[in-house]
Amino acid sequence: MADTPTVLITGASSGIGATYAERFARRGHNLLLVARNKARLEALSARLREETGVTIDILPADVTNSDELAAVETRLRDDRQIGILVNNAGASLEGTFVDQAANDIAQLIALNATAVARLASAVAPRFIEAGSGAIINISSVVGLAPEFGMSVYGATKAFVTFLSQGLSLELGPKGIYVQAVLPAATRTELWELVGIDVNTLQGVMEVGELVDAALAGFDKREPVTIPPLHDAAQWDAYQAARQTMIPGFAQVHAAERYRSAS
Ligand SMILES: NC(=O)C1=CN([C@@H]2O[C@H](COP(=O)(O)OP(=O)(O)OC[C@H]3O[C@@H](n4cnc5c(N)ncnc54)[C@H](OP(=O)(O)O)[C@@H]3O)[C@@H](O)[C@H]2O)C=CC1
Ligand SMILES: CC(=O)[C@H](N)C(=O)O
Repeated sequence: MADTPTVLITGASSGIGATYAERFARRGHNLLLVARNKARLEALSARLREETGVTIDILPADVTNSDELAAVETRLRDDRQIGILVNNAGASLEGTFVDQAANDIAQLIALNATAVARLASAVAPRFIEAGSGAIINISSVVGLAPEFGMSVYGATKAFVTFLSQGLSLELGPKGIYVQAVLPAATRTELWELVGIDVNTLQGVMEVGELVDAALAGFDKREPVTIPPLHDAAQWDAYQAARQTMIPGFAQVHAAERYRSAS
């Protein structure tokens, strides 16, 4: 695969995805930009072509629509220039669980989880064949914290982090780099779309700083990058605590505390 492969970015019309587009274009990568808003993709690609000279295609698509998602999957399967997938398209949902309509929950899962897994699934066999490639999945610290009260959104992001860690273990030995990026609150339009004024929040990161930090993690080939986490040892301790349980899971008998019922 080329040293500067083409990068396919979902959700490239604004926020984190648009910033990845700009940063990868400045690194000399050609781009394939995916989102629903064609006019925005055209405006961004015209500006970045002018500023960087790279080749930029757009593929307007709603990744929750099966036909449109299939077009993106086909491009990932067939276009041998694409060597990096940035699975970034995503949204949040207003309200608490009981306020959220079942159809909106299903739609969020389709966007934040199903599309992420399907697009990774579309590209992975070709990357394995090439022995190289990278998949960047944009997750969230919310997926680590049910305490934040965003149960469905957080569950989709826990899925993305788990999927990324699993794929890193499965595909890493085949030459493929998989990165989960876990931002915390970042200044983008996502907040406005769920009726929250981002200016009322504390500790909000600017999107350029977030993506630059995520790319520093990418360059180090970190499996999990958490730009706002200052104490990296906390993540290491969390992983170590989880891994400590694993050897004990295979048991013929239930734990003592569950044995008194009959
Ligand atoms: N901002 C934050 O605080 C945080 C964000 N994240 C994650 O970062 C990612 C990017 O979000 P962010 O940049 O903040 O938000 P934005 O709302 O700015 O960007 C979301 C992007 O996803 C695209 N998108 C939304 N729905 C669809 C769809 N059905 N099909 C295709 N594209 C779609 C939007 O484009 P269009 O409308 O043109 O389709 C847009 O380009 C998300 O996965 C989000 O969960 C994680 C942690 C914190
Ligand atoms: C809705 C949010 O809380 C935000 N997108 C995040 O993931 O931090």
